Amino acid sequence: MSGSLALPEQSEDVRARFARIKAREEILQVRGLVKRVPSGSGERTILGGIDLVTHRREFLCVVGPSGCGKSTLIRTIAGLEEAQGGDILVTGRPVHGPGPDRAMVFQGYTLFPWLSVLRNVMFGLEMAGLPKAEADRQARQWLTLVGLEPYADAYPAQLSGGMKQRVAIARALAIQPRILLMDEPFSALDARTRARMQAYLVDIWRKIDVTILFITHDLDEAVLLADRILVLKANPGEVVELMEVPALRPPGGRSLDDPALEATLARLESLIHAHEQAGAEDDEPAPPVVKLDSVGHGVD
Ligand SMILES: Nc1ncnc2c1ncn2[C@@H]1O[C@H](COP(=O)(O)OP(=O)(O)OP(=O)(O)O)[C@@H](O)[C@H]1O
Repeated sequence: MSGSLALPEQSEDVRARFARIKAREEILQVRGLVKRVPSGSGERTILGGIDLVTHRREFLCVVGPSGCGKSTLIRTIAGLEEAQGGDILVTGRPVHGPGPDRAMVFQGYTLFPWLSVLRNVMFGLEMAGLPKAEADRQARQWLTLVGLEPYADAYPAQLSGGMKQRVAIARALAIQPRILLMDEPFSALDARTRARMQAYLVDIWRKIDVTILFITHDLDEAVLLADRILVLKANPGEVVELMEVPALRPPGGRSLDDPALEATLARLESLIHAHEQAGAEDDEPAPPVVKLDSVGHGVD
């Protein structure tokens, strides 16, 4: 990419890991995805032909400037919005609406406040036709996985923000989706809780067979979590780059002090900045800033 900082060369171990990922089954195929919405008397293109393939048990983050279509992309993959062009296939089957092969976790807490934690997790299982006793057993297993089995009888209002999101993750995973779609799931949490949730999520993901698509505004979060990072630009939303994060996952989790992650972050910032600049040139010019006579020179 012209003008953008390069990523460091991948180590043997990292290369081998990506080779293993790519040898796995393709779980999600997005081909030429186009999303248009009515705008004034015409139409506006939100997604201008997105191509993407993710492999089984991959962790993919999606980043890009505000309004580049991240949520639209993930909602269309979830089957909550229709596309105007292109195809989405999950394990080879075309997506024409929501299905149990995909589950979603949103930023806001979407638990049913009138149901206990256990009943929230049981909900999807019962909807899928499981007898109550079996739904109860499985829901408890998922709560154990997210460390919240002791809170099975609590109600959402009694839980902290991080705990609510853990229940939301347990509820989403309980139906055993092939893909977990996460739209800024931790952005309402404070920094410490967020860091803990990132660690939890990686831990859970390693234990089960699920592919994760995770939208975030936070580039630090993306480099700490992802195998690959899909970088989008806005107007229309298009793929700038699908970046392989050149780092493994050490037992204690990744650290932003890792030079490979520092370089990844620098490249992400430069790519996003370059496209924001390009987008800004199309916008109206900013009004000139008038300097007040009473203000002296130098702000530093
Ligand atoms: N149904 C719709 N009708 C009109 N405009 C829409 C519709 N859905 C999305 N948009 C517009 O499409 C653009 C992309 O929206 P989207 O929420 O997908 O972006 P995003 O990258 O997730 O943004 P953010 O990071 O701010 O959450 C925005 O300008 C939004 O206003």
